[in-house]
Amino acid sequence: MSAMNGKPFTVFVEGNIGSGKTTFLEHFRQFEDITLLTEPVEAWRNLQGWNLLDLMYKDPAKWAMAFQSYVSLTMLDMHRRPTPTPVKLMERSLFSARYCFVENMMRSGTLHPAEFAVLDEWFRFIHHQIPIEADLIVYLKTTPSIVHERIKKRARSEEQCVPLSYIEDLHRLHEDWLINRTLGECPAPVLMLDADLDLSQITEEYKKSEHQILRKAVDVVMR
Ligand SMILES: Cc1cc2cn([C@H]3C[C@H](O)[C@@H](CO)O3)c(=O)nc2[nH]1
Repeated sequence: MSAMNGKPFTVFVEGNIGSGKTTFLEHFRQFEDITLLTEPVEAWRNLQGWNLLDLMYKDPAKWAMAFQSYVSLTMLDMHRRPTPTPVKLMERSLFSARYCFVENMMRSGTLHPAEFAVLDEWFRFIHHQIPIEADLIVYLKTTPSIVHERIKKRARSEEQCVPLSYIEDLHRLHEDWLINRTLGECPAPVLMLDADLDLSQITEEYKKSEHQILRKAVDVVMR
C-alpha cells in the first residue's frame, strides 16, 4: 500500500516480562504495511557505555529513577517517530512505563515518593502536551509462573535474579490497568490474547489479531 497521509493505525503490544511481545511483533514482519518498533533494550543496556538495565536490577533503590527516566525518554522517541506505513506496532508504551513499572517500583518502595512524584509529573506533562495516540492495545496475557520459567530459559543475564513475586506484582498491575480498569487510564480498546500458549500453538492465537490489525490498515489507507 502507498504511504499514507495522517496518523497510522497505532497498536501498543503490552504484557509482562517474557510474555512474547517481541515474538508477536516479529510475526508481523511478514507484512510490508506495518512498521514494527521493538523495545529499545539495547539502548537501555548501553547508554554511553552504561548498562542501566543491569545497574537497575543490581541496585534498584539507587538506579530505578535513572533507568525509568531513560526508558520514558526512549518510549517518547518511539511514540513520536514518523511512520511511513498505515500501521505501527509498538512494544510497550509510556502508559505501561507509568502504570506498570513505575507504579510497581513506587508501591514496593524501590522509588522514593519524591522520585515517583517527578516521574509522575513528567508522565502527566507529556501526556497532556503531546498527542500520544493508540487505536488498539494487544495484551499478551500470561501466568506469572509460566513467564518466570521463560525468563530463566531466555537467560537475559540482567534478569536472572528477578523473583517470581516481581513478575506477580507486574501481572496484577497489567490486569488492573488493562482488564479491571482500576488503575490509570486505558488509551485504546484492548484485544487480549492467551500468551501462555507455547510457540507451536501461539501463531493461531496471533492470527486472531492479524485480521483486526490488517483490516484497520486498509481502513487507514482508504480514509
Ligand atoms: C516501558 C517500560 C519497559 C520496561 C522494561 N523494563 C525491564 C523489564 C525487562 O527485564 C526488560 C526488557 O523489557 O526491561 C523495566 O524495568 N521497565 C520498563 N518500562
